[in-house]
Amino acid sequence: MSTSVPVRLVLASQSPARRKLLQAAGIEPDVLVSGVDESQVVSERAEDLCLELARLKAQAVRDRLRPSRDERTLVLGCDSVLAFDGEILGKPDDAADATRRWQRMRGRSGVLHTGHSLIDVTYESRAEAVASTTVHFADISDEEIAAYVATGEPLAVAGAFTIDGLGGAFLTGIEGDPGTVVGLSLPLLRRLLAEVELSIVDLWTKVAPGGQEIEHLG
Ligand SMILES: Nc1nc2c(ncn2[C@@H]2O[C@H](COP(=O)(O)OP(=O)(O)OP(=O)(O)O)[C@@H](O)[C@H]2O)c(=O)[nH]1
Repeated sequence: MSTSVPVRLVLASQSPARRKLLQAAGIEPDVLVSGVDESQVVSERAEDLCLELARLKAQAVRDRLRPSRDERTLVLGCDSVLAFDGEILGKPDDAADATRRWQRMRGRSGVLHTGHSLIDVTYESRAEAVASTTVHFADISDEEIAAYVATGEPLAVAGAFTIDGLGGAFLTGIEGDPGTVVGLSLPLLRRLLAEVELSIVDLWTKVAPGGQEIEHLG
C-alpha cells in the first residue's frame, strides 16, 4: 500500500521518548505539542482515559494544520497511564507520591495502557486503539526507592517508572510490547496506518538498518 506523495507524521507529544522511538524506527516526525490539559478528562477505565486523552491531543494539533496537496499529513496523539491495584496512575504528583507508589508497586504487577489516535488530515480519516502491556515490578528495597526517586526520573513518567532508563533495573519482566510502556507501540502504529491505507514503510525517511540510506519511498 505505498503512496505516491511524501507522508508527513506530526507527533502531538512533547515526549522525547516517543520521538526517539519513532526515529529509531526510521521515522522523523515533526513535533507539535498539543498543550491539552489532561486534568479535564476523567474516566473510570484506564483504557478509556488514555484513548480520550490521545484523541484530544491529536485533534488539538490537527486543528492547527492545513491539508497540503504536496504531502499526506498525519497526526499521532498518545497518552499513557498505569492501571494498578484498581487505580489509574499517571505521572506522580511529587517525590513523596513516587515513593509511596513504589512502596506499593514493588513485588506486584500493573498494566501500562497507551492510547493512540491517528488522524489523516489529508483525507479526514482516523484510526485509534489502545495498546496494553503488563509490567512486573521487582521487590526493591527502601534504599533503592529513595535513590531512584532522588534521580527525578520517576517524576516525569506515567506510572513513576521507565523500562528503558534507570527504572529498567526494577522490573522483572513484561508481557506485551515494550514500546507501549515507553509511550508508543510501533506494532499498533503499523496497524493504524494500514487502517488509513498506508504502510509504515511509507514513513521511513532515515537510514535503514544496516546503514544504507533509504530513498523516500514516494
Ligand atoms: N523513556 C520512557 N518514558 C516513559 C516511560 N513510561 C512513560 N514514559 C513517558 O511518560 C510520559 C507519559 O505522560 P503522557 O501524558 O502520556 O505524555 P507527556 O509526556 O505528558 O507528553 P504529551 O504527549 O505532550 O502529553 C510520556 O512522555 C512517556 O513517554 C518509559 O518506560 N520510558
